Amino acid sequence: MILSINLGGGTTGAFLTYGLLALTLYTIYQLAIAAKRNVAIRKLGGQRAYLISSNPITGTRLALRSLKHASQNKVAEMYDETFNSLPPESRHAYEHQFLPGSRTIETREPLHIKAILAGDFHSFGKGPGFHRIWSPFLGDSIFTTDGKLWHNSRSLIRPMFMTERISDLIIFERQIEKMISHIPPSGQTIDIMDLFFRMTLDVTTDFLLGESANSLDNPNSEFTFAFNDVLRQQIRLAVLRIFRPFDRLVSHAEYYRDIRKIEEFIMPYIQRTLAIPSAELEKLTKSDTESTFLHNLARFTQDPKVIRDQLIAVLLAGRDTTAATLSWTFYYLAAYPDKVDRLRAEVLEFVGEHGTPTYEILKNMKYLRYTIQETLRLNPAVPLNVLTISIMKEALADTVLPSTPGSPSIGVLKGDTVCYNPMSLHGRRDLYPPVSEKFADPSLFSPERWYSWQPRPWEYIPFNGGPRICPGQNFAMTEMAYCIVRMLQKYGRIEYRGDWHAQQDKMAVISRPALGVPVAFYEAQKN
Ligand code: HEM
Repeated sequence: MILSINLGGGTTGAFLTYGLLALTLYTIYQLAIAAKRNVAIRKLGGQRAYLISSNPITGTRLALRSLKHASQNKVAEMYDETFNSLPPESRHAYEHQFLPGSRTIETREPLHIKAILAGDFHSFGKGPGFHRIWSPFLGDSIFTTDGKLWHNSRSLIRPMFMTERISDLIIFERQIEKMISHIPPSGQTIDIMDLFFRMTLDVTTDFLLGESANSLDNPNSEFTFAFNDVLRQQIRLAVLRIFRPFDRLVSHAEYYRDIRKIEEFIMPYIQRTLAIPSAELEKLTKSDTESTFLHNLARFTQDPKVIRDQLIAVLLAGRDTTAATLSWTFYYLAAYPDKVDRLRAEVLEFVGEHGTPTYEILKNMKYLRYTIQETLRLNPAVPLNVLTISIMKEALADTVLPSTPGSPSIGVLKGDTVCYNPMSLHGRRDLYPPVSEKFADPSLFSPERWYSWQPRPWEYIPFNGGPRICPGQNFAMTEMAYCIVRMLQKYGRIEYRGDWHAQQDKMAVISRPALGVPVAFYEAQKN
């Protein structure tokens, strides 16, 4: 008994000694990495940004704080609090790290964003980590790739968004009219956000495949469910990857089931299109009425996997962003009856009560455009963005984020993560003119401000900027404008049916109203 206790004590002692030694060596190794990285940053002529966490203890505290704020739909508030607590010389950028080799820089500085997205574009990309996490769902599409692969996708997709193609509004008419037919009679409550998400799914599938998913009539189809669920699963798994390799212990079954269901829906369209003889396909793509995004893709590639990846990427890009922006627009309009009146007056002036909006008419409706722009200023649909230094580029180099008045340039090393934050950028009060009769407080919804104000370049970026600017911008603006016009032709009053002030911003890749948008519409008096 005594022998066994001694032996046990000896083993424990040795274990502790070796453990302590390993920890010391590991700490020395990490400090050496940190010192080497600091030298590399200085060599670049840059400095580090203000460091808010530098080790596993403060890093874990920060991660828990982020998770807590995310669960309370208070991510925007958390960022604002953090930025506003920085010292004056580093007010708009900071960094945090778990270990010295895993540095993340967060910025809301226009000059940094300009460098990341345009001036120093080739030094930044989505990176292999992003590709690894998202590729089961989005494959090697425009969203998950950099360099040549990304460039090929971009060239493939861009022609589909030419003005001539978008100016045919037949798809919007078809799906938006159907959506309006689902709105209950005057005075009855509806969550209009739910209808917007179904409508944009139907518009985007109609545009891509020539046939809609019909989620407006059948919201519970397997495809609709899978498409609604897959992003939730994707985010869950992306968060769990923080704990890799243990993330493998968590089931991925639902994620892969969702992907399978989406593919079961999309692949038959692809196979049918690939079976069309090339001469016939060529003829089809010239037709104004029958040509689809899919037909055009098939002219350039016969690889079903390439087509599958691009279709799913555009579907994801085009659906939630537009639905969320429409939801926020009606959330704001429901609180401002005078703005609804002004918007409706413009609708009646340009389109009339029964007229059909055309592309040119929509382009000329200023208050309508300002209403959408103002919504995207307050609630950019993609509120946060992440780019890592690309390791796919030959011109790969460590780089700097440029200095700004009063703040030094920030050295960025290969493998660092840089997050730029449109939500916090748009919230920077110092970038706006003083409040006046023409310029309401920046925290308020005021489309009127746009009559006498234009944001400076890189201070307003809801659609991103530079070579990776959203190719669907014109499509989205036209779709949203069409939808608002059609709704205000019919309805003259919108009443919010919830606690308007209790609304929160749910940020899960896309920012959407966390509590839905419960409203009642009232038909306008017929003239
Ligand atoms: C209000 C609506 C929309 C907003 C605010 C928006 C915003 C954005 C933003 C911020 C990005 C950059 C994302 C990133 O780099 O990770 C982006 C990329 C993209 N968007 Fe949009 N988008 C909207 C609608 C659409 C629509 C309707 C489509 C297509 C039907 C579309 C297609 C794309 C594609 C394909 C990309 C990837 C571009 C690239 O990486 O080169 N978007 N969008």
